[in-house]
Amino acid sequence: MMRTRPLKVALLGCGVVGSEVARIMTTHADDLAARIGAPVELAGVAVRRPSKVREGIDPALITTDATALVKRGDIDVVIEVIGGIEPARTLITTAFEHGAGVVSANKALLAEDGSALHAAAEKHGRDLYYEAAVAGAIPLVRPLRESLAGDKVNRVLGIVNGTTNFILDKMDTSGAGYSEALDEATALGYAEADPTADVEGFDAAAKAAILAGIAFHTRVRIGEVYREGITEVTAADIASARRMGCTVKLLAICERAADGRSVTARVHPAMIPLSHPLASVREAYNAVFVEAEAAGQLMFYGPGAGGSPTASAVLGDLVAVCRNKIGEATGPGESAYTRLPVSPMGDVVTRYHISLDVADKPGVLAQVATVFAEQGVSIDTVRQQSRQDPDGEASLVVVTHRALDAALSGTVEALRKLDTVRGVASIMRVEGE
Ligand SMILES: NC(=O)C1=CN([C@@H]2O[C@H](COP(=O)(O)OP(=O)(O)OC[C@H]3O[C@@H](n4cnc5c(N)ncnc54)[C@H](OP(=O)(O)O)[C@@H]3O)[C@@H](O)[C@H]2O)C=CC1
Ligand SMILES: N[C@@H](CC=O)C(=O)O
Repeated sequence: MMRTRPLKVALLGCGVVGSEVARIMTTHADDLAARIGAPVELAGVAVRRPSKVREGIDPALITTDATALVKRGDIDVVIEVIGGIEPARTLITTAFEHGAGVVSANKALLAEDGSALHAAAEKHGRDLYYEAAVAGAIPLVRPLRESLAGDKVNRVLGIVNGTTNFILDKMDTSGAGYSEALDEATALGYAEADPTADVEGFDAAAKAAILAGIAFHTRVRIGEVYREGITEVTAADIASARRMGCTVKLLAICERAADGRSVTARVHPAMIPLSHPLASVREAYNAVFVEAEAAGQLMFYGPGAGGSPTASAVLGDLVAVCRNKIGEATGPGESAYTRLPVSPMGDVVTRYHISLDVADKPGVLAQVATVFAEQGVSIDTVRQQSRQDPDGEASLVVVTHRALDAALSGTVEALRKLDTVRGVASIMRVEGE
């Protein structure tokens, strides 16, 4: 039976995501009410610039005092889509104290302080839902947290940042320049308020921390995730990947160690074979593979960024939190966890593509090969291309077999000391084979 008293929702932030949340709440009001069992009412919208025109939103609802809004005492659900650490963190905990459940899309905050937020939610008996924080519209947090709770997840690998995938895709397929592609991604609402978070890999690292925590029933903070962005990926890297039958993607990879006693979490550009399903993930789409002991390999795919797709995930959470409110229950909350240590990047084992500028003279190949051998890094293929330039340099591309990341770092350090190695043009990991 439909409850007549509406559930009151405070919307904190009305930018790319928030404006779509407000629009869908209005246009789908009847559907949402039917699914929840009560009407939902937008009770206030907190923003920074009150004079900005916001289509479809009653100006009387707009406020710059987000704190007063969450402290009103009659708010059932707070949707936080401001982003960043503060004031978002204080607003969320204040919302719990004043009786509201919270839906957030804020991966930066959850990866920085997720445990404290969960503890605050639990202390006050409130819900904290954040499906939109990882991979936009793709249902991933709830399947990992609930559907796979009875299985053992060993690996999560995927593309979790739409902006960087959009940029790499444009550079690869249409030869667009890096800045031009970033501007387009920003105009389409994919990039963070500060796009450095996207291109330097911080956004993907936050998502990797959240995913590793949920998947392995542990806690991983963003600072524990190894991170490289895409700012140093060049057109030459992309061309070199093509020659190998690969493409370049920014990957997030979270793994449980074989003995189950530690985990690794990393974000970096990698070459993957064109035959791999991740290679065909285009534009701002995301795709995530989850490997679980009983389920086997699962793939989640869909739009990873943008106002409307992200709003879909936010509204799914809104329905869940509202249903819990009516049933006077709370959702699954944070499951019990064991704090597993996060191993350093040096312990990771993978393959490498190394591009060197070397002197084009007899014996160089042997010298380079000796360095790899001394560090215990086995070479798979070598391609040398004489440039016939006045400096007498050649390009040498070495692809290794699987090796310890620490051994590869040692190899590169030793190579840099050789007189005949004029420069290390690029180092990229090779994944997905
Ligand atoms: N864009 C996307 O594709 C996705 C975004 N997210 C996450 O969603 C969140 C929001 O992102 P997005 O909508 O893109 O960000 P925007 O920058 O577009 O919007 C932020 C909103 O917050 C408001 N705001 C900022 N500071 C304050 C403050 N102190 N008090 C009140 N309001 C404030 C802004 O007000 P004003 O309008 O006046 O400037 C704006 O309305 C972030 O956590 C982001 O990481 C998650 C998945 C995808
Ligand atoms: N900036 C993010 C938005 C979604 O999380 C991205 O590009 O993926």
